[in-house]
Amino acid sequence: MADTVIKTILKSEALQKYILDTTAYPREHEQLKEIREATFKKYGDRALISVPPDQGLFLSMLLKMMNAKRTLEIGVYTGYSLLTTALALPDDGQIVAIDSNQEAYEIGLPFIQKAGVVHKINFIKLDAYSALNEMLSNGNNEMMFDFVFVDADKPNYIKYHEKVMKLVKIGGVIAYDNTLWYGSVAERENEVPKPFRANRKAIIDLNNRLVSDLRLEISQIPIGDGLTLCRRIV
Ligand SMILES: C[S@@+](CC[C@H](N)C(=O)[O-])C[C@H]1O[C@@H](n2cnc3c(N)ncnc32)[C@H](O)[C@@H]1O
Repeated sequence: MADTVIKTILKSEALQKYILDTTAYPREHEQLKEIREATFKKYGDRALISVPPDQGLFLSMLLKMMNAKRTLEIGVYTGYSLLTTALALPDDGQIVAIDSNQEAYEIGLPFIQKAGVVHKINFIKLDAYSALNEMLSNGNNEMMFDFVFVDADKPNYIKYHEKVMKLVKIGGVIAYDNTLWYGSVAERENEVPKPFRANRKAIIDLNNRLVSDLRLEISQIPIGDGLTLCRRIV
């Protein structure tokens, strides 16, 4: 693994480009493209932490197949996955979107407004763990969500897990993003650049935790940086 920014789990950049050029970019919603461009303009290479367009199309189709109406998103950034979700939900759909960084959300907000879906979003500027505790302190939120997308601070995914298990409906899906962590989960620790090691360890622990959680059906999808779908069965 080179000591540089690693952008994809696919080992061929040409294949990644092929997927984006042939299926993802041609079908990307205009305002999603605008969010992607505005994110690059503001954050440069940090834009690559957003969900990529091919994963966006996958999430959109999944939400529609599930007839999802209420979703929770932890980790909004400039709103690529949030706008993807908002476009996929019906007009009376509702999204609770949590991020401690409002500045990034405001970069994407004009495009979410332009797409005509801002009425579906309740943005909460708060640390995710506090926000989840607050939601659970009001018993009305239990089993409230059809779909939960977790894309925030990797070392805390395990902490979020029991909380979101209470918030998702039986039959609903929790999707954890970055569960292959640039492919580093399959490499020895000393082969991985130091800045990636803490999250690599956290993701390995999470993957072990999820596979042993018999309340869930799980599937590891090698898209984007790895996406684990967990369907609550009890
Ligand atoms: C990878 S980005 C999310 C990307 C986003 N899903 C997208 O498609 O553009 C991670 C986000 O999680 C947020 N975050 C990290 N730790 C957090 C925490 N403890 N509480 C709330 N938000 C957090 C960061 O501010 C950042 O915006």
